[in-house]
Amino acid sequence: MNSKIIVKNLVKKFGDREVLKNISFDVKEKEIFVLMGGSGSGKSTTIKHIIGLLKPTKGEIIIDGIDITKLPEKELIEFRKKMGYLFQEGALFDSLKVWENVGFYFLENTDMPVKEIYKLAQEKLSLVGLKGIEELYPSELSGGMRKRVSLARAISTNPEIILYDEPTSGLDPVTSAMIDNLIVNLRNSLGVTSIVVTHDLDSAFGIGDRIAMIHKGKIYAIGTPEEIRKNPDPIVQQFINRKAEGPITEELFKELKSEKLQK
Ligand SMILES: Nc1ncnc2c1ncn2[C@@H]1O[C@H](COP(=O)(O)OP(=O)(O)OP(=O)(O)O)[C@@H](O)[C@H]1O
Repeated sequence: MNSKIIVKNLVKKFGDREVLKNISFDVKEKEIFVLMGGSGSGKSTTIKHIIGLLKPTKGEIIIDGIDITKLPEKELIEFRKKMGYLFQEGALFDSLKVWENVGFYFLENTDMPVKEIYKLAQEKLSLVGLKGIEELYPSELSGGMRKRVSLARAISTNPEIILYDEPTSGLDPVTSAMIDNLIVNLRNSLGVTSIVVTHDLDSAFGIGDRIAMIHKGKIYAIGTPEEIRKNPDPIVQQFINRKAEGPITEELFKELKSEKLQK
């Protein structure tokens, strides 16, 4: 199958700190690719490069054969239409009604008649299982509904790629399962290519065609859920088995100790 997204030798430094250390992976067309790892491992930073919100210190991000890191800002904005991004916090505008949030791109950037934007918003909302809430405000919705409204907005431009940043964080298990189903349905019905950033293990193993495990800015393993389960790397094993003891915690303690000594 063709690669839709290729991340090649991606390095990102913030000041002197190297946060991404030579990351490489590819995502096939229509694949659900999960990026899994602990807090601060570099997951969000990686997907922010893929959507062009961050520029790499080194490396390439090739989408449909085009290295987006080399695109001038104007072309990048145009290119971004291919992509939907579900922000970690949902990032809905509280002062706008649900339909205005979903149709935001069209209200802001096009001359499309408002009636049509409303219809489009209704259509997208029904795709995520929400009908009749067009006139409500985000504050009137539950966390799970807000996530689904954000998802409706992310698919409003019919993107070929959707990047999900922690789509199930803060949601109860049933609502999380519903969001997982939606991610799979969007792939099945619209042929979307997806990258899902998560530390929700059930979700990662439930929906991922392949999973990449990232730790301290490096990829430790990439494979099918079955391959990841069998991966002998102690860091991978500690993470997927939720063990309190192991190399991840040992490193953490070492870092804390050296920080204390420096003070
Ligand atoms: N704009 C920035 N400036 C400086 N450091 C940053 C910036 N963005 C991220 N970092 C650092 O880069 C590291 C990776 O952050 P990132 O948000 O990618 O982690 P993550 O794996 O998504 O974590 P989480 O699961 O907690 O969201 C962290 O140590 C973070 O402090």
